[in-house]
Amino acid sequence: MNQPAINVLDLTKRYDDVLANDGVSFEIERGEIFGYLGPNGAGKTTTIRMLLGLLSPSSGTAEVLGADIRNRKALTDVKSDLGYLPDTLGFDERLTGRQVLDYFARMRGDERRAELLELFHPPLDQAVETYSAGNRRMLGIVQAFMHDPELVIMDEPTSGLDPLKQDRLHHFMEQEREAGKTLFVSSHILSEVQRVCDRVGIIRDGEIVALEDIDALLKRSGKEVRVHFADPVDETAFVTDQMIDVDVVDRSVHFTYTGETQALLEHLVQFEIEDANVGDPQLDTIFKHYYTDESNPNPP
Ligand SMILES: Nc1ncnc2c1ncn2[C@@H]1O[C@H](COP(=O)(O)OP(=O)(O)OP(=O)(O)O)[C@@H](O)[C@H]1O
Repeated sequence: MNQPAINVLDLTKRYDDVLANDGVSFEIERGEIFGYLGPNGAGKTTTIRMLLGLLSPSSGTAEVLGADIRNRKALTDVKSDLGYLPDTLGFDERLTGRQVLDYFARMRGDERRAELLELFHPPLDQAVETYSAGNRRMLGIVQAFMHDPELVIMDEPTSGLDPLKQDRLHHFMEQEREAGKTLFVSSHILSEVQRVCDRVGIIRDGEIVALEDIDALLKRSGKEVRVHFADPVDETAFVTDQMIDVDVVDRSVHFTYTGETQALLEHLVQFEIEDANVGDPQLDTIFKHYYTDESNPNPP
């Protein structure tokens, strides 16, 4: 069973004059956590809805656990191995949490219900219409995982959860990966992606603009440097072509260094420096470059 969990092949969706997905292609291996990122309106939900068979592609296709998404019967056959945590949780509001879970259990099974309810505990005997956002999300998580699927598609999985529950979910996701499960995670929260994802795909204006290992992305993206000078900064003498996103405040300079670390250190020793910090950039610094429109040199 070495076929990828998801194989997206030139997937395209057009809504009148909007090309929401434009030749999107990527593979997700079994046992990995794949982060799907992009600014609002980039096309993430469109891809997810096509993968689940909720929306037909205009052209191209994808295979989910080996099932062609254009083949309704094949997709129905793999549904018991597939979990879905949508960003908007549209349960029947009049049912209690327990009735909602019973409903999904009849369709797909619930062998992990008790285990999940130990970790995530929505008030099962209350009607869903009385639930807080966090309780709704917890019910969604139990629903998505309780039939022990091979692959779970999660859209903004931690939205509405308090920090403790977010941490619990991240830990749970890491354990699922260790157990060989595959997670496809659409998220805006970069610290979440940095913590749990092995690889990311970045979509912008319907097109994939990056597809990479998180570690490789961090390595390739230079060093984040903060330097505190003894005297006011002489910017023209200090700043070189290898420094991008340079921000000078008083006697401090913050920048991303794209050259060799050795060359940076040789450059720094020429100045009267009180303190310097050289580290890996945060993903948000990197993603800013992918998210913002390159044709606009001064994005808001
Ligand atoms: N039913 C629809 N009819 C027309 N246009 C649509 C429809 N659904 C989505 N779009 C458009 O397709 C593009 C992609 O939307 P999509 O919802 O996939 O983006 P997204 O990346 O999920 O955004 P967000 O992060 O805001 O949820 C947007 O320009 C959106 O306005």
